[in-house]
Amino acid sequence: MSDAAFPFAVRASAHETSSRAPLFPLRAADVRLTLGGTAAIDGLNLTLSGDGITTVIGPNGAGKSLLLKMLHGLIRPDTGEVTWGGAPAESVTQRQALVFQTPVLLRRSVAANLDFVLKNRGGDPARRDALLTHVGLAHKARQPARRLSGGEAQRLALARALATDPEVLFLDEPTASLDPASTLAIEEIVRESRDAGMRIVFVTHDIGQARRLADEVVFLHQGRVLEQTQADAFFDGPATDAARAFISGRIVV
Ligand SMILES: Nc1ncnc2c1ncn2[C@@H]1O[C@H](COP(=O)(O)OP(=O)(O)OP(=O)(O)O)[C@@H](O)[C@H]1O
Repeated sequence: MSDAAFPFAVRASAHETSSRAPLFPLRAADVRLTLGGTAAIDGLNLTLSGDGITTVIGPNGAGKSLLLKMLHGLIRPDTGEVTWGGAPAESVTQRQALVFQTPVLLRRSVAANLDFVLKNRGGDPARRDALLTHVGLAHKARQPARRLSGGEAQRLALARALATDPEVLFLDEPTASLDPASTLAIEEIVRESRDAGMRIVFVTHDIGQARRLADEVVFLHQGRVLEQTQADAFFDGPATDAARAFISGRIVV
């Protein structure tokens, strides 16, 4: 988005040598979640290490959003556990951020949306302008957030997440309703964040997007992880029929 230096300090948790507890490995162990009498997440196991962009892909209803919310600590599994470097997910929520498909914004100005987060998290208020420039919204700073377009609103939601200096950023189909230019703008910010050391977990059902972004792919199907592999290997030769069908655009149920 901008040529300005990355406007926040990523703490690079995976390799951190400070006294903060390590976040990785991030583990979901035999996690189950039943909703409306159906097992939405069904004995899921996943271990994430501390680098790069993982895209979580899979057909509608596979459990991608629920998995993300469980990793983030927003929902607790019925059984099994999610741990971050051995600690419960709820204990590290301040060190990670989640961006939803529909932007969550305050009914205030664009700038005030960031001021609020920076103030709450003890961030430097002077970073607001750098963040707005970073996401290409400096010229909209005084405008009410509710008048932003969908793509602009999502960039502001992303800036709000970045303002918390997350070590890990979860994104749940953040470009699902955006046009191609807005989608690519978001993807560029995500890549820049990864390059600055932030760990990214990105849910998408857009195979093209997964190809553009992923270092690693987690393929989810019917509430379970069917494949977890390096992106090139996954797209060159998926190991399961369900993943092959999904990549080729055939309907997977
Ligand atoms: N609050 C809920 N109550 C009942 N069932 C739910 C609830 N939330 C999710 N589910 C069900 O759990 C399953 C997984 O949902 P989830 O939203 O995680 O899927 P997803 O892989 O993100 O799908 P999509 O690509 O369509 O967004 C779906 O069958 C969904 O209907």
